[in-house]
Amino acid sequence: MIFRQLFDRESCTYTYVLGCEKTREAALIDPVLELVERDVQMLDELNLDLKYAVNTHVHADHIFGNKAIKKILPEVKSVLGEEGNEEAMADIRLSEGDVLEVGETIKIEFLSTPGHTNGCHSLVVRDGPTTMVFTGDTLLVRGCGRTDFQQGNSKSLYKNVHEKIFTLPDDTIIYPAHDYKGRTMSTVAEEKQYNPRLTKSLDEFVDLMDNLGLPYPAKIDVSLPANLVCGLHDVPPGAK
Ligand SMILES: N[C@@H](CCC(=O)N[C@@H](CSS)C(=O)NCC(=O)O)C(=O)O
Ligand SMILES: [Fe+2]
Repeated sequence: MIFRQLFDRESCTYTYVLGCEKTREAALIDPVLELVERDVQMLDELNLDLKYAVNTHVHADHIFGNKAIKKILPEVKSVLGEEGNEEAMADIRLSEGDVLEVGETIKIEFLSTPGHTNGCHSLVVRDGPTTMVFTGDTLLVRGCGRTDFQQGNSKSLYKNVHEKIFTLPDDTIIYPAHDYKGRTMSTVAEEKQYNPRLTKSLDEFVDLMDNLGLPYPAKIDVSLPANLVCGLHDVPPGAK
């Protein structure tokens, strides 16, 4: 698989390029509005034909890049998980267990992992002997997504991480949607051993999540309405 991990310095978001070596078809995971030109240039330089812009959840801290990508590449389809996202707009919505095929070699399996938001999904990709999981904000490196808005629920997050992510093979590579300390990836084994939140008991975890005391993301008021219509992707050109 052709793979790139790209970073947004402002929101500390990772965008991922997944490309099929055989057909050159590709998907982007979690593109950011302000960095769409960078992403499209990267795809062009890698001779990849973008088919899908896949979002792990309705992000609260930045606007999806979907609309801007579709302006440049109108055939691209936006993709969002179905469960918990009934009010959000996307071209394709996939449910727990559904698989998005990209070219001939990439299969992206959707897992419904609500908790950070009620619509969070994690994406499992198997590449030969390697399993990778794109966890969005469900599981971060040595952390996890907050649960204090967008119908967040710390008990659900804990259950989903333990039952759906920690049950993947220990050497599964974890690729998060954000990191605020410069870390790029982890593994299931590492997080099972060292995650300071998810190694706690459920009661301790709930108490910790209830008392994080984080300020709301600076762009939440613009990001949520825009992302509920998938980054305003189908608004006619010129309209806002
Ligand atoms: N300061 C940032 C927002 C930081 C933040 O709240 N991050 C979220 C993921 S984006 S919804 C989160 O879940 N953080 C968990 C944590 O423990 O930090 C901004 O203003 O955008
Ligand atoms: Fe988020």
